[in-house]
Amino acid sequence: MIIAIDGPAASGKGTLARRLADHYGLRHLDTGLTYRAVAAALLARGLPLGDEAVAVATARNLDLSRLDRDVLSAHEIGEAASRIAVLPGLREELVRAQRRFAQEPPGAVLDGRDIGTVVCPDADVKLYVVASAAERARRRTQELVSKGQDAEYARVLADLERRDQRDAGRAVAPLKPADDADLLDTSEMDIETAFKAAVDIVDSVHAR
Ligand SMILES: Nc1ncnc2c1ncn2[C@@H]1O[C@H](COP(=O)(O)OP(=O)(O)OP(=O)(O)O)[C@@H](O)[C@H]1O
Ligand SMILES: Nc1ccn([C@@H]2O[C@H](COP(=O)(O)O)[C@@H](O)[C@H]2O)c(=O)n1
Repeated sequence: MIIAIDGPAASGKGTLARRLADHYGLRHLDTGLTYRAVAAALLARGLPLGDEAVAVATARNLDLSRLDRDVLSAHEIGEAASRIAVLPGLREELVRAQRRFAQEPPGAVLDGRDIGTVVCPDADVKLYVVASAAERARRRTQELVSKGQDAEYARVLADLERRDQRDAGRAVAPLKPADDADLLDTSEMDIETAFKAAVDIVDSVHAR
């Protein structure tokens, strides 16, 4: 089984994807980390974010089994990731690796922005996870503060909204729900309630 999960920044995609992978015995790939890893490598080497050939070459050396969420979760890496994510050649390279991951047995849960539309258009189940911008910013601020990082709610909210606009507005593989995705709005749900709602959707779609 392949489960595709998409949605805007900090909507809870990764949290649900990890829990669902665990529940159904599937592998998990947070595809945002693949864009973040390329961005982090470019930033570390002082290379430009707009040079497609350099970004593609960097992506070719990416090892999907060595993506360190703790290192890559830094705020400025997310911003840089969304800037390089507009490069079509880079997306092609990363999508190839993501598809290879998805196709290995026993199946996988992938979360990102274009999983149901581009990476795995034939996924067995597609979830589009949303929450209000205010709630997403509240959760992300709390998360950053709990990790000892500097985070101010107003700035986190502005950054999330800017990133969503860029992701939804780009020409290639924009953030949007697949036509056959099930929408899950977690604004008023805690993690456990959201997980149960997601399991209900997966079980009902998979049983069809
Ligand atoms: N339903 C929920 N209720 C409360 N907090 C939640 C809920 N879902 C996720 N969170 C928290 O919100 C934060 C963002 O969640 P998560 O990292 O899963 O989002 P994401 O969509 O994967 O983010 P990104 O776009 O950065 O990859 C985390 O701190 C997570 O614990
Ligand atoms: N399938 C994807 C996944 C991510 N992106 C871009 O990467 C940025 C960082 O992603 P996070 O999920 O870790 O926040 C994101 O803002 C997107 O620009 C993507 O384009 N496609």
